Amino acid sequence: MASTLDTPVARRLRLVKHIIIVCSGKGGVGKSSVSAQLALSLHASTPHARVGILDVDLTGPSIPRMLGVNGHGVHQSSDGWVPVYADGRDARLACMSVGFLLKKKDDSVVWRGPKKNAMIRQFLSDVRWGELDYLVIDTPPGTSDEHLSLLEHMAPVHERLSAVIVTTPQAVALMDAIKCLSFTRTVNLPVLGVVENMSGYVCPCCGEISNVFSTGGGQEMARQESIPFLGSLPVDTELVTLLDAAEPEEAPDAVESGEAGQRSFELLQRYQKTPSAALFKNIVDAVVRTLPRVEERLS
Ligand SMILES: Nc1ncnc2c1ncn2[C@@H]1O[C@H](COP(=O)(O)OP(=O)(O)OP(=O)(O)O)[C@@H](O)[C@H]1O
Ligand code: SF4
Repeated sequence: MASTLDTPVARRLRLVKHIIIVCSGKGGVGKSSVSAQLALSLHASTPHARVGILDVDLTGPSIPRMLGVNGHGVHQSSDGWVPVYADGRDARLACMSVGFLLKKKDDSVVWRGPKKNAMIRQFLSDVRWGELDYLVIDTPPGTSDEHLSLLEHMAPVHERLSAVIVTTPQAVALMDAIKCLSFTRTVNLPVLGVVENMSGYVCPCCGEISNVFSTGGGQEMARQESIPFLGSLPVDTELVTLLDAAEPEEAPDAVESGEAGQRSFELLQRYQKTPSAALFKNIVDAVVRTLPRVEERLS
């Protein structure tokens, strides 16, 4: 009989070193953009790192658009689904999302818990992730069926899991972020730290960061809860232009998975020149430093 450690998910994720779950207590705080930037920055800043990004925000998948690979179809090989490589033939930035499976870009997913659970299991067990240094997982806001499914299916690789919590500085977002932190404690999921997003505003003319609203709430939450503070990211108009502008040029299935278009290649290059990319480098450095410490506690 197969041991509980020898499940299809455990076999598929055998060569994945670190799995980082990105969550937020509240919607719209920038969890998907932080997930996308985490994947892009790990890909760029760690020499030759192989990175995967899995979008399990099933009802609002935005990762394909943010990485410029919206409209790609997923290819089924004899060994499972081939992820879409946002960096083309380099094949070091693998992406999978329910967005690739929808017939039309505006189709919505209205699924009950069991169907979501089955989809997540399939993403983890049927995608050819191969060898990855980091698998970043973008989740829906709050703590939902999707989080429970992820943790259930990845129980055999629990010692490789950790979480990043994204919040904005406002009090209501922080209250929800604390609930999210409480969830991670209940399920014994180590937290790498907190990212405070939309903290101040980058002037598009001179690059100066102004504090339009309150800032520092995420840092204060991290201090009070004794978890690391990974850094803050201001509202960056260049980032919005980049991540929100990438509309599909082709109909779904028009582009084979494994082949990124010119759009995603340009996006990778342009992202590195934004103010956010420079700030995100410090966040990635903090994540890479903290990972071995939190994983040691669980192994
Ligand atoms: N630092 C930032 N500067 C400018 N725009 C940002 C920033 N962070 C996020 N955004 C923009 O805000 C919007 C919401 O961001 P995003 O989709 O990442 O949030 P989310 O928390 O994942 O939302 P949801 O709850 O719908 O999953 C997007 O248009 C995104 O491009
Ligand atoms: S920060 Fe400087 S350049 Fe930017 S809007 Fe203000 S005064 Fe103008």
